[in-house]
Amino acid sequence: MNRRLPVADGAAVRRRAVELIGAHKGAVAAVTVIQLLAALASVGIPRVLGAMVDLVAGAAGAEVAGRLQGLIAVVIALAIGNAALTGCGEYLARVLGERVFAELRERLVGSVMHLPLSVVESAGTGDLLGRTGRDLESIRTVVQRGVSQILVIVLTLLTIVGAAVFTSPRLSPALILPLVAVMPAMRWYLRHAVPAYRAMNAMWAEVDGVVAETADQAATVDAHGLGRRRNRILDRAMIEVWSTEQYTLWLRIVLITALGLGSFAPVIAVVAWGAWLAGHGAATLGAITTVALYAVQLRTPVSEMTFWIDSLQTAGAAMSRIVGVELVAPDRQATNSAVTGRPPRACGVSYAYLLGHDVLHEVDLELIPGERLAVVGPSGSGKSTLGRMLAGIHPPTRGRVLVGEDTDLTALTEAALHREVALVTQEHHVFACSLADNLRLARTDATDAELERALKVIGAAEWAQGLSDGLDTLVGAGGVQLTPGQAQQVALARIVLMDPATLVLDEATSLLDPSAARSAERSLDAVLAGRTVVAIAHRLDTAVAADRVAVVIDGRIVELGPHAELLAADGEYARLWHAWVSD
Ligand SMILES: Nc1ncnc2c1ncn2[C@@H]1O[C@H](COP(=O)(O)OP(=O)(O)OP(=O)(O)O)[C@@H](O)[C@H]1O
Repeated sequence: MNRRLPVADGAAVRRRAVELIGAHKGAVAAVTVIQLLAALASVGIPRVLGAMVDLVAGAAGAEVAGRLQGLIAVVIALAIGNAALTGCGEYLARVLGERVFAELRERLVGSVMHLPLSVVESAGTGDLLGRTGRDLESIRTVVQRGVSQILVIVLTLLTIVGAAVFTSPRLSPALILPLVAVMPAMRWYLRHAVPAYRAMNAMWAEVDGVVAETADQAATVDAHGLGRRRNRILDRAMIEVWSTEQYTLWLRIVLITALGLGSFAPVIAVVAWGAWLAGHGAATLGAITTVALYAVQLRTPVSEMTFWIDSLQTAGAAMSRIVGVELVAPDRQATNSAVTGRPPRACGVSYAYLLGHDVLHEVDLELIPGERLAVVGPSGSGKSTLGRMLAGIHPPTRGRVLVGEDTDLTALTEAALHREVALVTQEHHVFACSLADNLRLARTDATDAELERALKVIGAAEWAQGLSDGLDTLVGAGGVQLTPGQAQQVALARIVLMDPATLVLDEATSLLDPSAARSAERSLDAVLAGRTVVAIAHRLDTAVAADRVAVVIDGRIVELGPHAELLAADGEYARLWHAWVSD
């Protein structure tokens, strides 16, 4: 089932934004002061130009020429001051933006890493990829450049309006009223934009999910001829994206038109109103020039505002999806760090991937320390799910998996859980980093000597020593490509480093070719020595070698005992065994 991750509401997004920016109060204050001084220098220029017009209109002669030169020098000084302050403010704002963005990204990665696995599985790849990719990217420009640009725009607008009122209270309404007139259109846009962008981002996440899933499962798609069907699913998602894109485009057009009018209208209004006032002797030529220049100066911030308001809405929608990841409740309260070294036991454990559809039904299972237990049963009967419960990957929906007297596996800290029980599967991802870092994923404080010992235990010391930089050799994408067998040995060396008392094996060697599988089994045997082992058995010869066999049918353990005993009992196990032998 696909349940999307939560989306934070406006209040939560604002709180997070204030928190992120509030952590840098000093830098924000410095940027504000510098940009305010730059805006004041900028509005000083029309004021001096107006004074020059009045000077020229009023008189002529050598004294006027001298005063004009003085005013020109002031204009030049203001222009240089404005440029220098703007550059300095921009630099500080960029540094601030980079810091805030890095913090936001780190926080998101932290939240993603702590998401319960069941939540990730049910949300699907697309939703998470969309939030960590496209959503984060659409916030990047706003955080890195937008915050300072918006600050500059707001300060410039306020300074210009203030300077216009100060220069001529009679003329300034012509500059202010057209701006007020576009407010309703802006409010309408703001009301509609965030939900529209949020829907659009979610639709893009759907597209990303279909593409990622199809690429991931390319072999299956190919084998079953599912290409056309996957294309149709993608087409349907793209049609939805197209219609949400069209709607947001329409919203943008309304905004651009309104703000376009808002940027032109003050210039026309100031000149027309100024001419009328001048005709009635109520305004000087210099004041009209100054306020008309202010109206022209307004055009840049107003048209830039169109871009940033739109980007803010996109970023707001993206931010609500990013903050939403933090709202996912943890599936466990890991507080207990005591290690018992005892095998886990399942007490009345039920599990449902989908609410109301249990795939395990009140399973009880007590492991005997040091035993090898094979779990067998038909495909889909719940063997892997039981294995994941016993390994503490998923908390049970009902019932408990305990170690020691009364400690839930899911109450253990990560380090303690790793010492109690670990799951070994067929997925052996080699991360793009050094061999040592790949191994230290299991235990960050392991010394080089301990890493070498772990490699030796699983029989990988020889090839590891042969690597050009030994443990420091880069492996995985962009580095030395390890064979599937070597990748498995790295995974097993991690288990040696974790040193869990119990191991749950689920198809640990099934993807390897027979010769690699034989060597992997030798490595595995070295890891299993001295531990309690639960082997999810897909081949029944595993069951023969085990101390006991648990037969799982429809989510219940229906038989439990040694191979010979169960065979003699002539029940479910005997039926499975005879079917397997005759294959
Ligand atoms: N992530 C999941 N989301 C929803 N249902 C799932 C998920 N994983 C497994 N199931 C369902 O739970 C049931 C038990 O699956 P499980 O993988 O535990 O069985 P299994 O006995 O290990 O099967 P196999 O031998 O084929 O691996 C099946 O009906 C399966 O379709």
